[in-house]
Amino acid sequence: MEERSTAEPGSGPVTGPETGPDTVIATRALTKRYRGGQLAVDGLDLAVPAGSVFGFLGPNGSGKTTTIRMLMGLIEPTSGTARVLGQPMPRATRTVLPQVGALIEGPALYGFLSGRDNLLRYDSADPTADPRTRRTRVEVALDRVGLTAAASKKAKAYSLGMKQRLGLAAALLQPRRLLVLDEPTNGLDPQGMREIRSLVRELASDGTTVFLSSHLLDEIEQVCTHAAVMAQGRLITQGPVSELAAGARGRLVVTTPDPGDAARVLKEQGVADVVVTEDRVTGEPPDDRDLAEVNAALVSAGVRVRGFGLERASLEDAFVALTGEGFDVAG
Ligand SMILES: Nc1ncnc2c1ncn2[C@@H]1O[C@H](COP(=O)(O)OP(=O)(O)OP(=O)(O)O)[C@@H](O)[C@H]1O
Repeated sequence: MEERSTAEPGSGPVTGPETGPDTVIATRALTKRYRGGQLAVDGLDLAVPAGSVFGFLGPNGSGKTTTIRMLMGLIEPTSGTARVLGQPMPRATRTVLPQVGALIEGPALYGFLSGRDNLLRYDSADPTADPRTRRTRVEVALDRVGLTAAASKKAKAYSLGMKQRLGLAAALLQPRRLLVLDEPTNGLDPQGMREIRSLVRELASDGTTVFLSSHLLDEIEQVCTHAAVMAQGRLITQGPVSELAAGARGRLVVTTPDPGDAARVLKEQGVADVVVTEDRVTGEPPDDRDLAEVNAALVSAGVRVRGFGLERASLEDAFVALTGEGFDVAG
């Protein structure tokens, strides 16, 4: 099926890369080949609009961390360019990074210090931070991530979720135009994931652009306004999450007390990948047939149809349609 063929890099069905004052991150043909020869990022054109919660989605090893490292000026690209907050990276690292809060590969914390003392230490390491307002800044940051009650506990006694929240608090000590979070919910239990996700939504609601990487499709659907999908170092597509999902066709869903007969008729009508679960029969709608005809065929074959419709496509459907592969959700 031609829908399942791999798209050219950067030629997703939605919007192409744009640059301008409203683009917080913009890359052009950004490429990284590691010394061992591994092509980790291949010709990436990324455009992250200001004010978005931008999900950078891809299975493990697809090049997300490598891209983030280049964006933050931690490693040099092999070729191509990256602009963050309008400035070229890594050249402008020193002016850009103070405006960016980053949480990459888990926060570096001192376990023997309390959560509060860790933040005081972070703040004092920042030469631009006024020592007279340090305590207030730290208390506000603790409050923001919901750690005030646990602020005196040693960080080593924190759960992983609390450590991530403390890392976020450190990133929030100064007002930021951009937050970059690399797999912020990785390793967390469902409760910890919920906490971080709602925190991200809250942070975004005051206008901060959030760029977060994840290998979890449902996380991106729940939290992000925009997304870019990576596979094997290449950009598969990018754009508003609602449009990405809409780019894929939804599945046909028939509810019936006669699922066996319904499945047979649907196959005859050209419906592919027919799956029966109790009284629900689903499948890929045929390209060359009006769905009204498919419904009529069911009815005239004596199938009692209780429900007939298209289920909204998910980002996962879009990913499968674009790459021809299933998305390894467990990562
Ligand atoms: N320092 C390095 N030297 C050589 N190869 C590397 C290095 N770092 C990463 N790679 C390789 O580059 C590719 C992309 O890795 P990267 O860590 O960017 O992916 P990722 O999408 O962030 O995945 P993960 O979520 O597992 O970190 C992988 O094949 C990886 O093995």
